[in-house]
Formats: sequence, structure tokens, C-alpha cells
Amino acid sequence: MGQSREPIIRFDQASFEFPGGVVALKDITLSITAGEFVGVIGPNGSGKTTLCRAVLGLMAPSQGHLHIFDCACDELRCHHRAQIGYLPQKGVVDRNFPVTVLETVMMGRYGALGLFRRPSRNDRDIAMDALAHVGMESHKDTALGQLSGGQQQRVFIARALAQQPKVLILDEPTTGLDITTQHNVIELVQHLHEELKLTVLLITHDINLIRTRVDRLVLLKTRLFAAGPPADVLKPDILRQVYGKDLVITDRDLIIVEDYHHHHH
Ligand SMILES: Nc1ncnc2c1ncn2[C@@H]1O[C@H](COP(=O)(O)OP(=O)(O)OP(=O)(O)O)[C@@H](O)[C@H]1O
Repeated sequence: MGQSREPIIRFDQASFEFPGGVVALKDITLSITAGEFVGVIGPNGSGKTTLCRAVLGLMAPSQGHLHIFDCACDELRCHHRAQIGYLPQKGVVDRNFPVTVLETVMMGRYGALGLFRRPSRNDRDIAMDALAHVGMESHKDTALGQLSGGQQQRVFIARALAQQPKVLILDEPTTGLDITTQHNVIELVQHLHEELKLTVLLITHDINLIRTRVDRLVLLKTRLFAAGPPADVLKPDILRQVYGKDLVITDRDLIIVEDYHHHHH
């Protein structure tokens, strides 16, 4: 729908390793187009977080290439990071942590500000605009710790938006939220994708939550097993290769992947 067709993220037979020889991703070839909404799925330890860290410029490929906005990311911490908003896996927010909602969102401006420039009126306007996009502007002076988990996620999404990014990466944004709130958060992400024409990479273990919303699914298990429209990726023979006995298909429309009870970080 009027989207430009240029790839803005391009993995070319790229592998990513940790010191000690753990290969987290192997031989990944994948192009992501500007304006796409991509869901990244796969079992525990399949390399989903590593894929995000690579796009953020935090890991260089040990083999192959990764290009982001035409930047060959062989060096870490490229300038392109300022254009990528990131929502890390959720940590626990201390109920008494003395920071307000607006102050949290202003942190998203630091990349643009540099550490020592004072935020301007314009920075504040951008932060307030980001809060309006997630429907939290009336909470601007509330202490972050006083909010519900879903509200906190909205604030963290606003912090990423305050960067005015081209790409938004969300790592398990619904973990720890009740079902209704999970759907609300994903709906918000879909809405932002459409309204702001953001390229979105969303990692989740919950296939059912995103299958009807994303343009494409990327299925990982160290290697790239499939990438395409959800209907093409969510085929029993493909899923069984990746999830094995953890896969339960109850009927044509419902797939349950029984795997997150063992999740620990
Ligand atoms: N800092 C690290 N040092 C060494 N190995 C690591 C490190 N981080 C991740 N790994 C390993 O790299 C592989 C991929 O991990 P990654 O976190 O990308 O997977 P994931 O799909 O995000 O997993 P999860 O769903 O459990 O979050 C795993 O084998 C993991 O143990």
C-alpha cells in the first residue's frame, strides 16, 4: 500500500557467534522492506534476541554480511542505531523508582540530544507527541512505578517513538501481561505501524497473538527455517521441524506451542 520496496535491513549469509564459539545464528539470508511488519518466532534459544541485537548494531556478523540503511555493519555501534527504536525484554520496574512518565519518554531523546545538551521545548513536544500516540499523555507526571504493566509497556513504546525511529524493534513486549492487555499492546503496535509507516520487528513466542496482524513471519532455530506470509510459514510440516513434540495443533486455526514454562534469563 504505497510502501517503498527498498530493503532497509539485509542479511546476506550472515552468522553471529558469541565468544566461546556459540553460534547463535547461522547462514541467515533475509531482506526486510521499509514499512513491513515482521514477526520473529522460534523456540527458546533460537536466536531471536540475537537477530535484534544484530540489527541494532550490537553484534557484527562473524561470517557473511548485514546491511542496514545501506550501512555495512561490520563495525559495531554504527550511527544508524539512532534510527532504530528498541523495546528490550521487560525488566521489573521498581515501584518506588523516582522517575515520571514524561522523564522516561524524554530518555528517548538522548540519542538525538547528546548527553550534555539540555532538552529543548521541541524535545519535550516530541516526547509529549509520543505519549499521545500511546494514549498516555494524561499520565505524564505519574511515577512510572505506579502504573500497571500494560501502561508501563505503553510508556516504553513511547520512549522508543521519541527517537523518531524508522524501525521499531520489540522483544517479547507482552510478557507478563494479562491476555486482554497483550492484545491491546499488539493492537497499539499495529496501529503505530500503519499510522507512522514504521518498519516493525516484533519478537514473540506467542504465534496466535500476531499471526493475523503481521505481513510476514520469520521462523528461526539458529537457521532461518521459513520467512513469508503467516499462512505460508504456519504449516504443520515446517513447524514440526522447529518445535518437534512441543507443537500442538488443536484444529486448523489454533496452534499452541508449549514451550515457555522453561524460560529463564
Ligand atoms: N551473551 C551470550 N553469551 C553466550 N551465548 C549467548 C549469549 N546470549 C545468548 N547466547 C546463546 O545464543 C543462542 C541464541 O540466544 P538468543 O537469546 O538470541 O535466543 P532467543 O531465541 O532470543 O531465546 P529466548 O526465547 O529464550 O529469549 C542461545 O544458544 C544462547 O544460549
